[in-house]
Amino acid sequence: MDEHSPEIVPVNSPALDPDPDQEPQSSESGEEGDRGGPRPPESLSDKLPLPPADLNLYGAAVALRLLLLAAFFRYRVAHPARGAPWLWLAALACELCLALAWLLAQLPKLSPTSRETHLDRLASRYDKDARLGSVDVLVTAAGAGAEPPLAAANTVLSVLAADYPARRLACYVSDDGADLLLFEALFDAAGFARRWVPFCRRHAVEPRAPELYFARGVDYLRDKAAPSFVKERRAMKRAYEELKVRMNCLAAKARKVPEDGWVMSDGTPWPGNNTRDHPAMIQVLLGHPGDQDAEGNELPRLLYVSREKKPGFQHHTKAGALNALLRVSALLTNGSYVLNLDHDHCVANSGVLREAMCFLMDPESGNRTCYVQFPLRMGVNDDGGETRATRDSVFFDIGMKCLDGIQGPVYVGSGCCINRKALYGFDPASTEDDDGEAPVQRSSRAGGGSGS
Ligand SMILES: O=c1ccn([C@@H]2O[C@H](COP(=O)(O)OP(=O)(O)O[C@H]3O[C@H](CO)[C@@H](O)[C@H](O)[C@H]3O)[C@@H](O)[C@H]2O)c(=O)[nH]1
Ligand SMILES: [Mn+2]
Repeated sequence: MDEHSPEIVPVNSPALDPDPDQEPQSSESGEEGDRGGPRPPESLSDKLPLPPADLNLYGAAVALRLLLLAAFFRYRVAHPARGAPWLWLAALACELCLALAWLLAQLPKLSPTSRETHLDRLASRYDKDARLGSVDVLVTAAGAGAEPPLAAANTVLSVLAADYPARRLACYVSDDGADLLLFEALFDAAGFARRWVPFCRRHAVEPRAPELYFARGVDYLRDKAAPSFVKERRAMKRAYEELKVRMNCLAAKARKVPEDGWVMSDGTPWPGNNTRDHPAMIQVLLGHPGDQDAEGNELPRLLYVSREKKPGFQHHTKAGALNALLRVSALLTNGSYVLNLDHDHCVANSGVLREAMCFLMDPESGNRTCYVQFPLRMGVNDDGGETRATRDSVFFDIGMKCLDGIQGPVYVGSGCCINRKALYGFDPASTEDDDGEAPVQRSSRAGGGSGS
């Protein structure tokens, strides 16, 4: 960034900087406290009580094992192996270690935690959408040579169509393959988003990744679909099929790399022709002033980023890409929260960002919440039922929920909405956030954020 970079001032995240003047006007929270003062704000999420019967049997099994363990150690100590004292001592030490490890593993399991969110309270506390925190979604891709560009396009479309205010949402795609094919695929997807996003919003379709949505099919008769919806869905499906055909054509073309490397549509050589040695590229695909969807509404921003590569440097694959995206997003939109996704991890539930905000922007616990994650689950149906039991179910439904009951679950690598302040360890610097011109538009106009 150059001297045109936006001025840096302290961030003003609504959750981190609660303003007493802006307490919710919700009637639910209008009661008075014991001393006549205002009642503390309502929590945006609750722990769901676990039926005691669910844990009693497990508790009884733990108690029985403890008794057996105590009896076992009593026997061990009372019957030392006189002929081999060191062997006996080593066996006892090992058994004690195992017993301690088992005991420690039982502690979190006594408080598994499920939670529910209150989206209505979130809406009333933050004036519907006006004061929701801004989110930067970071998508990592390794280039179309390694991964089908259609997967990244679907992920991006599901992010752009998420149920979140457009001016508070930005999507950054990192391309570690510096691949013109992926860039063109995303450019095409950005054009498709102008129709896809309003279609999803108007008809509240789920999921909002077109590949998943159209694969699901609709029973128009059973669902009593309106004729206008049927017509629009058909047109949308046709447009998506055309997008797929165009992407397949691009992929076929990309198989034969020209001798002098790729050339962009304006005649300049593609800067990423040497994938191991190229400058950083940042291109704003959506977010230029006046960028709107087909109905004239604002669209979330979409940016293509390919970090600088130099031979001899360790680039740390996905981790390095995420660090680069974190820095780029800090300069352009500086969302208070970041959500990281793999190139093929679509947003399956369009309300996911609001769900995350119920924890991250909670007036009481938000400041103590570092991240909220939505791990990818294999073999799980839309309704939460499982098509096949996997080892995942033990990890997610038992291990993670139990850890949530103590200090919180471990980070599982993607689908994680993180408080930027928690990542930095201090308040991130901010451009202006709430009103006025969007930072990315300023940057791109200043020549710093746009152009490859
Ligand atoms: O140089 C690289 C290589 C990979 N990626 C991206 O990193 C992500 C994960 O890589 P992938 O090859 O798909 O690994 P998987 O084994 O499928 O991913 C699982 O395992 C990874 C850790 O090994 C986790 O980070 C992922 O979230 C998890 O889905 C993908 O989006 C890639 O596009 C990059 O950005 N740069
Ligand atoms: Mn993968």
